[in-house]
Amino acid sequence: MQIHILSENNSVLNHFLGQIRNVNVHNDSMRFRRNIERIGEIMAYELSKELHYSDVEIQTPLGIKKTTEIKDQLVLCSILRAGIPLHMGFLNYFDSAENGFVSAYRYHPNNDAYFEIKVEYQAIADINNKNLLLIDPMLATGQSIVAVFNRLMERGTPKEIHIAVTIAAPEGIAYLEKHLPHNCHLWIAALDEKLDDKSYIVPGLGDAGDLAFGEKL
Ligand SMILES: O=P(O)(O)OC[C@H]1O[C@H](OP(=O)(O)OP(=O)(O)O)[C@H](O)[C@@H]1O
Ligand SMILES: O=c1cc[nH]c(=O)[nH]1
Ligand SMILES: [Mg+2]
Repeated sequence: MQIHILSENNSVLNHFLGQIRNVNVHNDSMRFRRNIERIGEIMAYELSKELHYSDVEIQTPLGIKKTTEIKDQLVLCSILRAGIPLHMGFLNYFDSAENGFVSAYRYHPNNDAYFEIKVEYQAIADINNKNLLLIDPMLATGQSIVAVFNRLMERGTPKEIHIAVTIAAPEGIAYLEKHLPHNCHLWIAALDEKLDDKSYIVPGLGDAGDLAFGEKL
């Protein structure tokens, strides 16, 4: 798996990452959603450098300019519900991409720390021979991404696979390396230290879905 970590150099990305982690900003869910969306826009720009391009000629009012445009057909697929703002950031830049949405949640059958991932709702474009971008803000244990990926593979075979996450734990990266094809790209805005005993990322940011959309019952 080719891993790209985007926050290793100083940039405005680190400013947005700081705000989504900051407990003093967590009462502003609109800012949280917009910051995740802005991170998605930056990630889309960085990922666009790995895509394939065709030569084109653009007619301007004064002449013709030779340039390039993205040749790949993209399908953006995010994991509900926390994936929605990150998905919108990618879609702001890859505006002609097709889309998919899959729900996944942690089901705790014994009311303890053990959980299984339940994948239920899915609405996805055809992914055959296209570039699949699987989008989720948090890569904790990696089980949600792998469960959704396996479900997607029942529906077709993409040409390229890109996984895009905002914050990743080393445990989740190791899980993806074990369970996903070797030729995947993994795009990470920030790499954190570890998981806690409830499989939350430390220092992380808390519960991304709750911060974006409010607590669940
Ligand atoms: O790597 P994992 O251990 O699988 O955990 C990561 C998952 O947890 C979050 O979703 P959550 O289950 O909180 O659902 P939500 O979006 O409805 O809040 C996140 O968006 C990932 O999908
Ligand atoms: O740290 C984590 C782990 C899973 N899901 C989250 O929203 N946060
Ligand atoms: Mg959540």
